[in-house]
Amino acid sequence: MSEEGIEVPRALASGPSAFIPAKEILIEGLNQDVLIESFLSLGRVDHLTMVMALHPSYLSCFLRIQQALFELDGPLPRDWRHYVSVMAAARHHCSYMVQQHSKAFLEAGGEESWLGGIKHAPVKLRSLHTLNKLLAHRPWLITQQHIQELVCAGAEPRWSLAELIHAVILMAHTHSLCSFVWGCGLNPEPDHIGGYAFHPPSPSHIPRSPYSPAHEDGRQELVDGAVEVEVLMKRMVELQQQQEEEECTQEEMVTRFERERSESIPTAVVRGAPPELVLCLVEEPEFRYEDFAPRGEQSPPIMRAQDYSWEDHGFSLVQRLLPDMGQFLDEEFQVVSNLTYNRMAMHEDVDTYTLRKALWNYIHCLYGIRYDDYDYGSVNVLLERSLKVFVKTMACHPEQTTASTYHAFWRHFRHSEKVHANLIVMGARLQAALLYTLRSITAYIK
Ligand SMILES: CC(C)C[C@H](N)C(=O)O
Repeated sequence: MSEEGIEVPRALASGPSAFIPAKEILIEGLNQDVLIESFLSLGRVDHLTMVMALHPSYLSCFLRIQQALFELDGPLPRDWRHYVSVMAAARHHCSYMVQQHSKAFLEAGGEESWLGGIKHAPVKLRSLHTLNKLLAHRPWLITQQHIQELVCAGAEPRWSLAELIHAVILMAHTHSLCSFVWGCGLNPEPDHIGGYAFHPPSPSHIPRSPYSPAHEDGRQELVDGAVEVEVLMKRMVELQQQQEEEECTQEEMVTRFERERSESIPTAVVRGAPPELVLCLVEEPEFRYEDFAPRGEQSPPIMRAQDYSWEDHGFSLVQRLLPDMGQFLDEEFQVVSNLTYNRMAMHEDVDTYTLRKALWNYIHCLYGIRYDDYDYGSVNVLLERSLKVFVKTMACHPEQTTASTYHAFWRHFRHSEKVHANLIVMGARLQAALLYTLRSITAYIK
């Protein structure tokens, strides 16, 4: 075609992820029936799906939830559902998700002008702005007042509770997926803006072959890495033993929680402005996650997991307002929490429960959720600083994740294990945001 004067676009990316070598994804992930399932439902296998395929049991549950949110019958029209996700993805400057949902929005018959700026969308959709902003960055600030403004009889235009819960789940689901997209360094799809070029890239623009862990490093690093993993495993065993032996006071437990919550973990990397196609869809772009101040200085209140939990409260509320959706979410939380291959880097037959639990609880801690019966001292013992930097960046400022934050932690673990950690961050973050909103809805209904 180029001979005929038609320019042929060429894909720029060298695989699904800028962080994970393509061959690892292809070898470990692609030989799965679930990809056939995904191809049949989406008509293609996108980068997100390819990376998730490293964990097939999660992927199949994810595909079910996507289908329930975007395709099955529900209170919101299909084009609206994708637009809500576009608005949500824009909060995290995630042009990957913005473009995926923009395309689906148009395919569902959506009005093209809405994509040119949020001001072109109907007032009813725009009225989600505050909730979208709080859900993405500071869900602990959501109150029953926010719910009331959208659903009470005088509200104009008015959201029904079923519509609202659908929108809330769409937003929270998309925010947490943005964490995954950034955290795995997903490359743009070949048809995305930024994903192709009309001229072959000059050598300086060819993405450098992604850093490969252990194997290419010096021997000494390999040895150090092996020691690191062993130290971590030893700590896991010791912690389990200690917990059986000693009980510390409630006060000490609270202090340990506060220490984790307010520890200074630098996550703010200054990035270039997001592309215009994203920027025009965000209002108040400067509103972000804010670190909790050390104890005493006006830190926002803690949510005690005992007072409002997914199992005892959230699940049944969602089931009541949007039948089946509670079930799908519950399945997702269970799959993520129980996922294990009993493996730690080069070691097999390891019980990794304490480590996975520490990750989950650390993310909830960053979102102000405290479990009375959990000793946050474990978080400090098990999560090395570079891992905390990665997790906190991904959970709270996903758009600031860089290749070096990704490569710095767990240097001797497999990429699929790092992706597993990403799944935990994504699940925990989703649950935290939902819990705050559901609690406000419960308060409103009462
Ligand atoms: C997140 C990882 C440390 C999980 C570990 N590879 C497991 O199989 O449980």
